[in-house]
Amino acid sequence: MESPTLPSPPASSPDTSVLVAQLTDSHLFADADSKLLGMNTADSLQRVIDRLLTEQPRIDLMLATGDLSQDGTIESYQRFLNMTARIPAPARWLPGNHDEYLAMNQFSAGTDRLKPVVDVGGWRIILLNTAVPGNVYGFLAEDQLRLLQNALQQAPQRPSLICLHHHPVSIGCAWMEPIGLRNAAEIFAVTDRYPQVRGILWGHVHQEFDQMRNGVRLLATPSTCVQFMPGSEDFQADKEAPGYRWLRLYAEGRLETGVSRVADIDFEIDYSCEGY
Ligand SMILES: Nc1ncnc2c1ncn2[C@@H]1O[C@@H]2COP(=O)(O)O[C@H]2[C@H]1O
Repeated sequence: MESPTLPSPPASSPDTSVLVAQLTDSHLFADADSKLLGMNTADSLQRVIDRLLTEQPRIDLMLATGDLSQDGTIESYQRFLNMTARIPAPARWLPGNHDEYLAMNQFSAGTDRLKPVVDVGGWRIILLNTAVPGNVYGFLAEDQLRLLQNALQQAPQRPSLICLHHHPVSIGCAWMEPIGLRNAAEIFAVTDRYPQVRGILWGHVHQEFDQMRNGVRLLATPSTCVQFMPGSEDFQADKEAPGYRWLRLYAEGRLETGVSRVADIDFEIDYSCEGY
């Protein structure tokens, strides 16, 4: 007997999302044995990358949001590149206050690594330089604000994520108030005019932060090395573990995100540590 014709299975919906991984504030040195507040920063970055690769079967883009280096040396950028080469995805870097932009730029010549706009899946990612040479605080120069405005104006149909190093809002640590983005009102004056902006993402604060402002997700991420204590009045390190942030970006504009920290790192915070 002839078997009945089976109905064809429903077409599976295409995967319209991309996975972005953020690594921030790795503070690498020319010397692989150097420590920050008692933590070997190359070792902790290695463990964070191990975890990232275990947890994320597909990564579409890796973002490094500043302070890749503690000493601004070419050797430290080479180390960051060598270590992150295990991540099978294109990468974009932006500078933080500890980075030497000229060294980063020279090191990245001929690559797309420092290009400030990248489209991935249905999204547009815009990376801004908030570093002010010789200072810990951040500021968005006129050219960066113009770049932001143009990148948003040119792709109104693309949900957008803006990345920078310095925090544009208070994160609740009094000692970090003066070292954030000094002209944050100017970035919000732009983003408030473009409804496709879905997120603003930064580093610098070495702790997790997740709030909404005018429909925009404001996100900060733990460092891949030592952490700072949330809610602290004065400088205070935290014993929380290093980590990374993943962001799943859906073409229709939805953003899912979370932080993952390494589980097996043991260290003593050493405030006498050189360089900090
Ligand atoms: N013991 C300390 N007291 C006050 N500030 C510090 C101390 N150690 C480091 N910092 C600063 O705190 C900043 C936090 O962000 P950065 O890692 O960019 O750079 C850090 C240093 O400039």
